[in-house]
Amino acid sequence: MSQNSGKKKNIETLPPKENFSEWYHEVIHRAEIMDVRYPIKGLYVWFPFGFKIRQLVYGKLRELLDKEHDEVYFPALIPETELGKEGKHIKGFEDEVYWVTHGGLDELDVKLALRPTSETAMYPMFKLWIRSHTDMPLRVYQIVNTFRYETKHTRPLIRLREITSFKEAHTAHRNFEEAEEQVKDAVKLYKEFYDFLAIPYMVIRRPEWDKFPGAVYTIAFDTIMPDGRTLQIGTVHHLGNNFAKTFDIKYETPDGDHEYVHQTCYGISERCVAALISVHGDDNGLILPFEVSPVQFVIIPVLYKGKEEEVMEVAEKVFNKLKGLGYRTVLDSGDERPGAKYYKWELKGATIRIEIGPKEVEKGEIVVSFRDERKKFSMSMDELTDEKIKAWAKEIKSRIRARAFAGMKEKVRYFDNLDELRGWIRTGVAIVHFCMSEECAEVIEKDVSAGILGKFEEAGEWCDKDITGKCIVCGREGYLSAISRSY
Ligand SMILES: Nc1ncnc2c1ncn2[C@@H]1O[C@H](COS(=O)(=O)NC(=O)[C@@H](N)CS)[C@@H](O)[C@H]1O
Ligand SMILES: [Zn+2]
Repeated sequence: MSQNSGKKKNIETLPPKENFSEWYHEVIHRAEIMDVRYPIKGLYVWFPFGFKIRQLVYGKLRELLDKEHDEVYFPALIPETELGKEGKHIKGFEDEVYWVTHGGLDELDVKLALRPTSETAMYPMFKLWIRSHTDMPLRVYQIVNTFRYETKHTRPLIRLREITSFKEAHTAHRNFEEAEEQVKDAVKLYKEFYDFLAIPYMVIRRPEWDKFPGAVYTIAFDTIMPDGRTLQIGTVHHLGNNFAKTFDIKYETPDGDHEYVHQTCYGISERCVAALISVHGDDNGLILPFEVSPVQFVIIPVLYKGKEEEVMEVAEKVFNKLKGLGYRTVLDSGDERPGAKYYKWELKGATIRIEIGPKEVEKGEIVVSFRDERKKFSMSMDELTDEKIKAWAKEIKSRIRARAFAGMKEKVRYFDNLDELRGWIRTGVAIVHFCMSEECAEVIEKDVSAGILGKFEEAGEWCDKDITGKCIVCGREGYLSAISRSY
């Protein structure tokens, strides 16, 4: 992939990952994930290499969704009359909506919104689609671009004004409980997705004041980035029958009367790619799970004078074998010296590197190293079998999952008093008992300059304290909750 990203890449090494913000921006550019030079703030361009990662990651998300959902595609433009129908919803989005006011030279009689999310595009159509109880459960999703005029600091993959990879699922059910079951299924699906990516997460119920506009409640997936700030990498919303009432979505029950449907919606954006890069990467660049790595094998022939022929012949044989087994493989026979090649492919997270020089040719061997371990070992060519490779993929996955989990674990700590918490919160997440009142949240915001993520749905692996205890601010009955600075 000699994508000419236009700027001569000085090959001095990346900033160390503990300078996370610089590291992240350097990796995004040098590993050719996204080009940040597009002339509109908050809009970015996917490079081919980055887009391959996106396709592999979203391929897994589609595989999981397709088990019980149908993929659809709705218009990006929403008439103001629809967008404004649900009071809380428009209240929550009014200062983020982009408007289209003209078609050519003609002023439009009805302003059109670029979808910030698609409830108000979809639900007038759900009203036409749903007639009877037999039309449910309805489960659809789309992966589209959405637009939010974000005023906080924009960042590629993390906070965009055009969200390029917005997976939004929307469901309709006969009653609240069936919608609640769907919320649980969505949480399970997100766990499966993030477990597959080996990205650790906390499952947290957002406080009332921070739920999705128009929702009854919101459950969020939060991961912790290397700098100790949390990133919301997915949300599941129970919408009750709020939108059904607004958009008059009713169905005929088995005994002939009419009821409003109950709904859910749940979303994941390219933040899942931001988390993949940030959680697993190291000082040399990307580390990717084998299944979503655009380059699963890179073969580097070590070409000594006079031995080029025989080395290339064997390198091509290994290349063809791996391609034949269906693995994404690159044979890098360019004229850079090996060191520069190692640097380039480590930066791009090529998962397994195979080196072949004259010595290996003589002994019928290859030198193998894994991107996450960076330790070389020799083995005979014949041992390179499909089951060996599948075993390697599993080992790599469990190694990077253990590393990511340990990394997150050391950034989470329980506190029962605010003074100790104040220092910690700059680089970590605090677990506390919290009463969920707005006045106590004020104290946290002001006194600690951090936010309440909400209360744990399952504290499980993150904290072994009782689920209830005294609120760290007021001493009243509190629940196990998380406090953090977030993106
Ligand atoms: N500006 C943004 N850039 C990147 N990702 C974003 C941005 N805003 C939100 N997201 C991601 O998109 C997810 C879904 O957005 S949301 O507002 O919470 N939920 C919805 O829009 C619902 N309609 C579910 S699809 C969030 O959990 C967050 O991970
Ligand atoms: Zn309190």
